[in-house]
This record gives sequence, C-alpha cells and structure tokens, in this order.
Amino acid sequence: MQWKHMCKPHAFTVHYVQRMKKHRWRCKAVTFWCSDELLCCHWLQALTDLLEQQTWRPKHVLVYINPYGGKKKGKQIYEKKVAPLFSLASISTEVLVTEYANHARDNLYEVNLEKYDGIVCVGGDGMFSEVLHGLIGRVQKDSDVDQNNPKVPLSPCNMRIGIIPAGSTDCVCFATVGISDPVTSALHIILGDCQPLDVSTIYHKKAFLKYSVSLLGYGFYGDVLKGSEKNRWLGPARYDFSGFKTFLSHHYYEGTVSFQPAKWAVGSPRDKICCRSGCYICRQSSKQLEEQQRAEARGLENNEQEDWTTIKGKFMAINAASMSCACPRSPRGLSPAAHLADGTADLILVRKCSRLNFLRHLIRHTTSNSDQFDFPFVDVYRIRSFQFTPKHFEEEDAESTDLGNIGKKNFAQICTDHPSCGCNQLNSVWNCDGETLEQTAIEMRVHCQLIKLFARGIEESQKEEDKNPSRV
Ligand SMILES: Nc1ncnc2c1ncn2[C@@H]1O[C@H](COP(=O)(O)OP(=O)(O)OP(=O)(O)O)[C@@H](O)[C@H]1O
Ligand SMILES: CCCCCCCCCCCCC/C=C/[C@@H](O)[C@H](CO)NC(C)=O
Ligand SMILES: [Ca+2]
Repeated sequence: MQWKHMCKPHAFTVHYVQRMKKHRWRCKAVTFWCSDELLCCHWLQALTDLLEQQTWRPKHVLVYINPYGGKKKGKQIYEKKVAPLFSLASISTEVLVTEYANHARDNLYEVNLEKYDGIVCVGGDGMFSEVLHGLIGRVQKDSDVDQNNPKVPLSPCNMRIGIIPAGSTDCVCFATVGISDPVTSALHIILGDCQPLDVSTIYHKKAFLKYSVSLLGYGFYGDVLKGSEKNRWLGPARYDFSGFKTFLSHHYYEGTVSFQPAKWAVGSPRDKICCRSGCYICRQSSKQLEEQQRAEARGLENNEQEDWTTIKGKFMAINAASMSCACPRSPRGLSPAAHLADGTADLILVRKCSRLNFLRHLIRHTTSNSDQFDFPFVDVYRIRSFQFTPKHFEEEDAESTDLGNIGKKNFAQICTDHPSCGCNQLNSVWNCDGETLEQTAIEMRVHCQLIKLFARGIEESQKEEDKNPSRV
C-alpha cells in the first residue's frame, strides 16, 4: 500500500495481483480516495493490520544473482523487474552477484541464515542446483547430519527458496509455477507462497555425489548436456543444436537398471493426473509414505529386502524425473503426470530402437500432446529409488586386473553392434538437473518434501477444472 499526493484530498493505493493468461501474474493498482481524512486513516490501518497478520510473507531475503546464466541478463532482470516489486512490498534484501561458479553454494555455508525469511535465486536450473546444495548441506551441517551417509535420514529445510528465472531451460521454475516469467515468480515470493518439493540423493559406491530435483538423465539427455557445454556461447540455443547432433549420432548404452517401485504411491505415471496446486496425490502419497516409514522403523517391514526389479538392456535413454520436468521446450514435461511432492520419481526407460521411433518419442514429449510412453520400446515406472550399472563397469568389477582386455573386448562389442556408424562411445554421462556427473554407476533415492519453494504449484486452468471437477 502507498500514500499518494493526489488532486483529491485523501487517498491510498492498493497494489494487487491479477491473473493473466497461461499462469502469468501481473501487479495492478487501484487508488481509493475520500474527503473524510479519518475514514481514510481507518481503512489504511485496517489494511495494514490485515497485511501484518500474513506472517508467511517474507520481510527480508537473501538474493543470489548469476550474471552469466541464460542470455546473461540475470542482473538486469533482477534490477528492472524484481527489485521494484520487492521494494513496493517492503521486502528488504541483501544481494550477492556471484563472481564464480559455486560462489552461492559456498556462501550459504557461512552466512547467518537466521536473519532471512527466504532465499532468492536469480538464474537457471544450474544456479538453483547450487543454492539447493548450499542450503541442504548447511541445514545438515547445522543439525549434525552426515549427508554422505546414505542410511541417515536428512533434515528437512524450512527456509523457502524463490526462483527468478534467468537461465536457459528454467525447468524447476516452469514446473512449479507454470511459466518462466520473472514478474510472476517475484509475485509468488511477495505473497509468501509455499510449495514443498521432493529431492533425490545420488550416490556412487555409497558415497554421496549430488542432489537432484528435476531430471536425472543418462543416454540422450546426458549426451545433449555434454555436447551443449562446448557451445555455451550459443546461449539457450545450445541445447537445440546439441539435441539435433545427439539425435543424429543415435547412440545406445548397455547396462543394468534396478529399481524399487513406490508401492504406497497413489497414482501412476500414465494416469494423466497432473500435479496441480494443492495436489491430492502429493498429500495422500506423502501421508502413506510416512505410515510406511513408521512401520519400517518399528521393524514391521524390511525395506532393504523389499522387491527390487532388475532390467538388463540396451538403452537410448534412462530418465528419472522427480517432477514433470515441464519447461518451454517440453511444455508437458518428460513425465507429465509426475508429482512435485509425492516422494517418488518416474523412471523412463527408452530401449534401443530405430532413429525414426526415437524421433517419434522425442516429438511426443517435446511438442505434441500424445502419450510419449505409448511405444513398445518405452517403459515407465513410479519408483522410490533406483540403481544403474553400465555394462563395462560390471565387467571392470569382475575383471579389474586386466584393463587392456576389457578395452579390447568392449570396443569389439561396440563395433559389431554398430557397424555402420563406427561409434566407439562406451558410456554416456548423467545429466543431473543440467550438471554432468563424472560417475556412471549410480544409485538414486527420493526424499519426500525435503525443501520448500516460494511457489504454489501450477494452478488448474478452467479447462482442466471442467474435466476434473472433484479432484482437489
Ligand atoms: N559468476 C559466475 N561465473 C561463472 N559461472 C557461474 C557464476 N555463477 C554461477 N555460475 C554457474 O553457472 C552455471 C549455469 O548457470 P544457470 O543455471 O544460471 O544458467 P543456464 O545453464 O544457462 O540455465 P539452465 O541451467 O536453466 O539450462 C551454474 O552451474 C552455476 O554454478
Ligand atoms: C531432435 C532435436 C531434439 C532437441 C531436444 C532439445 C532439448 C529438449 C529439452 C527438454 C528438457 C527437459 C528436462 C530439463 C532438464 C534440465 O534440468 C536441464 C538443465 O536446465 N536442461 C537440459 C536441456 O538438459
Ligand atoms: Ca516427485
């Protein structure tokens, strides 16, 4: 609210949020005036009191800006579009423009977090991942939890993170707000929205590697990312360029995938029930998971023995999506019915197939509305954890004494399987929320609602509500 000197004697202006098309929000203003000063003051006091009752709204936030993400406009976006809204909403800020990669992550280990009501991250998925690692790591350190020990439950983070999209894909922002738009995201922060989010931990030989909230992808999306890093100068277009090249190279990778299905989960990857604000599936699944964990703690169920499913094969892509992974390039996402806060991920296995078939699958998950899983070479499972071991790793483990032989044997296998393309690529890399992982043999486990964002999930559109009137 703001006092204004106007031609009328007494007036005040109320700024409010207006919903526009496609989940975009804008800030609008309406000015009230009257000739009675006392009445005007009463109104103003009543509104101020109401605002003060909204204790979930942040008052002081810590802002990290990556000046090099996306089109390198992070600083400009923040100064022109976000800072004026924060000041209008009386949110005070401390701003750190990062000077090197991992600056924000390292800073989060040192800073006095008690001073802040939230953290704001201006950048893309990579920058968000930095902040995520800094915050989760810091909370574990403060609560004496060893994040490197896969058996210890992690402490949840109550400090919310807001994402101002200024990257190339901005998948986490898009999938939690419904649009990549800095003003909309700033308004969600100002209103103090809260969206819990699942976080996956990734280990190599039981040693902690990374956290992930969106895509953990091997094969196609690993190769797209690896190729794109060489062409960072192309900005966001580097993904399309690398995507095209990766598609032409048509590699597949051999290995073994084992996973634990999320038996308690309500919903399945092909039920077409998308995660929306106040999602019923997330609420029910997280409740069931809590019950299951209590039973496990009492020793009624032994999760270590619980049935693992194992699939050996040749894969074009292995994608674990902890959320839909919707983004402007894939508006429904890699797994449209995956949920933000249900404690599960959708594991998508795309087995070796022809180029044409792979293209059909790609087109379905990037542009068309048809079911991308409706192919005989694609399988999808809702899981709580999974492991992947590439074929050569299994062999290396078995014959670790004779490395020369393994090299020859693997090269021979690739050449006979792939006579025409002459490829010699044994392994892909993992794409972990847009960062590459060095290790290929990994284990992933989902932690239900480990962090919270300043968001509310994607709001149901009128069309969706008409289709699913009784959902929420
Ligand atoms: N000052 C800096 N100099 C160099 N790199 C930085 C700096 N600050 C952050 N980074 C790193 O830049 C990387 C990419 O940033 P960001 O995610 O913002 O953009 P992007 O990669 O273009 O977008 P997306 O991840 O959405 O595809 C991150 O991994 C982050 O760690
Ligand atoms: C035949 C051409 C195909 C082009 C494919 C282009 C890429 C499509 C992008 C969909 C990605 C959705 C998953 C999001 C992943 C993000 O975590 C990550 C980092 O921002 N982005 C990418 C592209 O890996
Ligand atoms: Ca999930």
